[in-house]
Amino acid sequence: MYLTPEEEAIFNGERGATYQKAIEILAALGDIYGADRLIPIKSAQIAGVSYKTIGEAGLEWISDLKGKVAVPSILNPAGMDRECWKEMGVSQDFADKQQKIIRAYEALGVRTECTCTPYSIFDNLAGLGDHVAWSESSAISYANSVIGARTNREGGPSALSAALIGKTPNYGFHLDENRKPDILIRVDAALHNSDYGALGYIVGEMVGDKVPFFKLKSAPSKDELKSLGAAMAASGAVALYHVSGITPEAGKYDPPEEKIMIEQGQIKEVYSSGEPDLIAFGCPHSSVEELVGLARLLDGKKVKKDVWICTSRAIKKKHPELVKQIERSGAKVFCDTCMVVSPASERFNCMMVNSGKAHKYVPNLCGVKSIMATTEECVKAAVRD
Ligand SMILES: C[C@@](O)(CCOP(=O)(O)O)CC(=O)O
Ligand code: SF4
Repeated sequence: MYLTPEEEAIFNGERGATYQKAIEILAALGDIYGADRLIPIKSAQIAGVSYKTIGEAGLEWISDLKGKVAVPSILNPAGMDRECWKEMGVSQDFADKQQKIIRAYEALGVRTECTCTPYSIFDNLAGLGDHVAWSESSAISYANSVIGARTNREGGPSALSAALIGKTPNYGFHLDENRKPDILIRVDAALHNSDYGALGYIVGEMVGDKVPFFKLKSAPSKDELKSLGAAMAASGAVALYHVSGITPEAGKYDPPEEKIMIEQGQIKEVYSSGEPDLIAFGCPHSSVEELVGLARLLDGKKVKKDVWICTSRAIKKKHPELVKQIERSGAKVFCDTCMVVSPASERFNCMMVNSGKAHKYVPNLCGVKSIMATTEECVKAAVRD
């Protein structure tokens, strides 16, 4: 891959070891994937934050870095709510390590909002056609598909490297030719809310890392697209999808030849019932509209089990009345973290979720049984004796 003289100088260590390592990582990826050069990015979203997932080695690696990010960069959820970690049941030792990780990122100039839905709090991180380097898989899918920005499936280290240099190698989803759909998914069912997560759960397993093109009977909202993309990225490796008539790049393409039909019965099969001891919402992090929906469903009720609603601190801060209204039911609104990346969910036996992504990840990453149900059914289970 071609490096400009300035990039070459960084590669040779002229700005120190941190930038040298960063550009080495970008150059290695560029060489592997056949990039011609590095291109400027507008923002970075950096995963690899929870002490549960990165451990001691990750903490040491980040703590050793010295420099400042070159573009707006924002952290993924951590392993705990930074304010209510005790209430979550997180240990002092974990909390200390987690705070160290967050502070180390902060020292590099990374914003510490700790969310997988940065697009719901900032408008200027990514727009149509912008190149970015994002690394949480649902955020990647949302950036590519719903916003029409361009990102590869970055890992934490490559997103941080891109943030430090302000550039990313030009390959994969940054190029027009790789953004065209390769499989048509026709859905013969009217979908609502968590049905999109159930659809994503099924389709991700079927298509792997292909680019699906959906023809749907119903028009999904932004939150429903968020759920669809998150689930496909978890059960498969989908980083980009198009929805005919809805997503910004769909109109550029004819429907692909290869075709899969999905029917209502298949969506219903993803759902089940049972007796959970934790009901968790907010994977990906809840939007204001989703919090309003939950507040309405919980209004005048008392939950009989642990209920977590995960969102970003920015949203919680901006809507204190809404949070109070929800918490009157006994449900907890947690920020900076989620049911998947926090060790606190591991003490439960069975989690009920309305998210196709969480349903896929919870058994593997938390060792907890998972039940997927609609948002309404989750609330019913929460208030049942
Ligand atoms: C659990 C997940 O949503 C984010 C966790 O990643 P990390 O702990 O931030 O590396 C994984 C992903 O899908 O990107
Ligand atoms: S597991 Fe879900 S809530 Fe947690 S970071 Fe990923 S998308 Fe967000």
